[in-house]
Amino acid sequence: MNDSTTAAPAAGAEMPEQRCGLVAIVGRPNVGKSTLLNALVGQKVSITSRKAQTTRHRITGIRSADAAQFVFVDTPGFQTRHTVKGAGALNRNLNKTVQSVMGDVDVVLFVVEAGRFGLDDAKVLSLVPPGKPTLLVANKLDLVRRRAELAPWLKSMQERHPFAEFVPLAATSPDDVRRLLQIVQPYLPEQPWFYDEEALTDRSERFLASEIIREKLFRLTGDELPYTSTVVIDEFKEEGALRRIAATIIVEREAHKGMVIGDKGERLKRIGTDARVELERLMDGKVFLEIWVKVRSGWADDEARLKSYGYE
Ligand SMILES: Nc1nc2c(ncn2[C@@H]2O[C@H](COP(=O)(O)OP(=O)(O)OP(=O)(O)O)[C@@H](O)[C@H]2O)c(=O)[nH]1
Repeated sequence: MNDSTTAAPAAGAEMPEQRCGLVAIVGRPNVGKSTLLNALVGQKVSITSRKAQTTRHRITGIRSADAAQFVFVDTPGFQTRHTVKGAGALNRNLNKTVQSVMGDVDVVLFVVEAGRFGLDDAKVLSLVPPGKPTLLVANKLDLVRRRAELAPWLKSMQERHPFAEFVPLAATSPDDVRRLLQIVQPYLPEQPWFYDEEALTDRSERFLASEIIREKLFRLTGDELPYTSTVVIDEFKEEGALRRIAATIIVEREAHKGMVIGDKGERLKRIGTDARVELERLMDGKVFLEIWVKVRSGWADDEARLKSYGYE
């Protein structure tokens, strides 16, 4: 506390201490991380600029409630249903990134399906740095028929890892999600907020553009397309209210290129249209979007190239 503060609150006035901290949500695919993140943030992430605090992390969402600000950070590799197979350097880099993200956050939410703990869950848990406050979030509680059977399972989880808290819940229940925020709150350090109250995420528009195109790409190609396909933004220009964006989808094989382009170019057209519509909504202005598809084999094994695509 600074003694020279002139505008100190009147003696005896209750000033709630401000808390703010970084939270990582990790877990194997399909346990409900995205559902939980969206529920915790309260609405779909949108674009705002950062007020203070430089962070090297990508922020996926911010929730400011009562006296606390929860800053959720991205842990690449756990955000997608596309598992990394046969992508040597990409895999190694993701593991390194995930570990370094978890090393920096104040608290980790380790999400599993209530009553279940498999090898794939164990792999994720093994990446959590020792000593890091970690909460076990046992999600999809609504699907558990016999709640009584959960008690021995929770006990076994207690033996597996020194979890700070055990929170069985359904990410789909707003009451549960509110309770989770209350449980997480004391794990955030007492410090001023990093962001304006209205801020939802600080990801740059350029980065969001690549994420949205990527999302449409994977959504519209289903499971056919390997995870090693990526999106690079070649140009991002603001001309008044218009954004001019040129992007390249990079695939590993000629056959993948065909998948992306589709019959008579239909699929690529759809990816472009869907991405443009969402970007226009997010950026609140017109978007001119051009997408190319390129084959670059073996890129996922090329460390130098990975760096140039922003994976470090
Ligand atoms: N019944 C029930 N279903 C849930 C709950 N939370 C998530 N789901 C469902 O579980 C599925 C996976 O949820 P996601 O949020 O996409 O899971 P994720 O962990 O982000 O998945 P990846 O993107 O593959 O890592 C979806 O069909 C959700 O609707 C829950 O509390 N109860």
